[in-house]
Amino acid sequence: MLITVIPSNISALKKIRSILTREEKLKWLIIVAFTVCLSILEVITASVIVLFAQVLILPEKGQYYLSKIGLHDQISQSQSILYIAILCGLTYFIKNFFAAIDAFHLNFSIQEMNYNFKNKMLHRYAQSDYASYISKNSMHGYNVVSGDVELMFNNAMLAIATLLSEGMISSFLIAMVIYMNPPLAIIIFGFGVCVWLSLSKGLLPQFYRWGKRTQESALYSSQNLLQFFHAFKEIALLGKRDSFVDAYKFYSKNQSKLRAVQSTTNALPRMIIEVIFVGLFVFSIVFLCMRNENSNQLIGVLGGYLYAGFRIMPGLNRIINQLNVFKSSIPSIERVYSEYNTVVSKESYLDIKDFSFNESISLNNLFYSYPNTKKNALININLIINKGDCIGIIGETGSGKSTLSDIILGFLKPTDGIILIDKKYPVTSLQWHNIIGYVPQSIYLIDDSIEANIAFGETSEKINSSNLSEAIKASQLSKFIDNLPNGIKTFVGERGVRLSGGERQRIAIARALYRNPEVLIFDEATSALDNETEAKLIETIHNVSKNRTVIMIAHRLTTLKNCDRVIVLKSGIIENELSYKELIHQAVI
Ligand SMILES: Nc1ncnc2c1ncn2[C@@H]1O[C@H](COP(=O)(O)OP(=O)(O)OP(=O)(O)O)[C@@H](O)[C@H]1O
Repeated sequence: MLITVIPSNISALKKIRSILTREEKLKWLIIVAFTVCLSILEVITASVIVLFAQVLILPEKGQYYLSKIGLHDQISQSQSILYIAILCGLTYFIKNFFAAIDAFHLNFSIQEMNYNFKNKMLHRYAQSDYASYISKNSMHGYNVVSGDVELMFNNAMLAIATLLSEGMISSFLIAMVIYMNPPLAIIIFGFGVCVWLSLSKGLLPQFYRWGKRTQESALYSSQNLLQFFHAFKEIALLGKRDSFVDAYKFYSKNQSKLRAVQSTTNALPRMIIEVIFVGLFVFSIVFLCMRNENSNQLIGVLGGYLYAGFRIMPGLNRIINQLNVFKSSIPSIERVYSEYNTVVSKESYLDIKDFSFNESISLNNLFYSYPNTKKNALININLIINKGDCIGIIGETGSGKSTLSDIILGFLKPTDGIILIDKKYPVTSLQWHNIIGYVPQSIYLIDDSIEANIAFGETSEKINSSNLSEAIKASQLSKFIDNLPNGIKTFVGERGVRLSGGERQRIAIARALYRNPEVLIFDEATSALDNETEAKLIETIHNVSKNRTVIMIAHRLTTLKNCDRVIVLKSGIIENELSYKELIHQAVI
């Protein structure tokens, strides 16, 4: 049975195999070994039960079997029944004891593999380059880690283990039935195979399609839900609540309908098998009676059939169910496989032990175009930023300012040209990141305290309190924090909803300063501040900028008043490079 279906799933199995490490494969082999042992025990138990049924009908058979181990002369017929009953109970106990150990081992191992793989996958995302990160919807990665990996281990891998064990047990029981009465068994199983083939050809491919559609609906419904909660204000203001709710309704209804269909269809094979089994049992009695078989032999064969049937029936049901489960998990296996192989194949960031920044950041003949776009976002950039310089970058919207800062940060790799630190170190090194303090255009605040948001990513025990208070002072947050009842421990709400735009930006600046970085990059970091606060902050930035290299991207000219030089970008090209005074003069003219 298994053989007719597994070839179509071989490629999914190969994919799982190719993304598991040696240790994971070994763990999996141990699971398989446990499963095989349990199946052998099941087979032994089944044989003992059939033997017991025969001995109950013909006790002399019991004496015959016991004589094989030299006990015939000393025991009566009733004793032989007793011994075989004890043997039967003992085998059942051992089998179920081992089954309990196997259940523990199987579930713990699968969960451990699941947990390790999720971490491995997240590690890959963490190492992936920024360009591939911005090319995908964040829900995609979220669904792979939290949904697909879960399905691959909890559904698909458990299904394989169950299929192996049930396949072995059912094969043995079928062989036993064949041995007991070959012609009858051949008719019964010939019929069974026909039913099976029609199920596997019709139902299983359908399960794959349902799995794929459920996966898509799950992605769209969670994406929609997240967007709804994140953009609640805009949605409410634009009066688009209903359209978001309707879109969610559509996808979640689809998802629920598919799940309902899958669960119902999962229950169908059991009903079909039960009907077939009872029909075949009646047919067997008719068949054996018509052949005028001896009544004792008839009872013996039917007893064996009944046991085999009652064991095979749920077994077959489990096989079909698990095949359905496996089929519907294939889209998840395919996505995990493709993400695992495409997200990253090597560490994106270099570990340069002797790294130091002493001279300059140099950009030579540098071009950049975003993946899948024809237009260059940066064109032939030639720029040298000396250590200790304060450089301003100004330009109209879309001129390439953020792209340039992402290139300097080492997040985007130039499509042509080169960027080096001290003419030798690449910007894709971990050590370069360690000396940068970056304030992005839009900051992401975690739903935690102000302290946790400033010392971002650091556990409370590891927070450096003097760096923290310096950063708070420098970013003009002291007065604001002192007026809060819980001070620095005040929670900011999801993405900082309990703060004003200016307070959020000052937290972003404090976060950048907390690490006491050698290089500071501000990407329109003061755009949400009022003129007075900005002026104060600019002075503070100027003070903290001493002995630091500063790159300041701004829309407002005044933001750049302390810069040594200002680069004017236009449509990705450096149009001009002048001092702040020259820039003001030009603006006035
Ligand atoms: N992820 C992306 N994929 C494709 N094109 C992009 C992407 N990000 C930016 N661009 C394009 O690259 C160009 C430069 O964008 P960039 O964000 O660097 O401009 P900017 O000067 O920082 O603009 P702003 O002042 O509005 O922030 C723009 O034409 C923009 O549309």
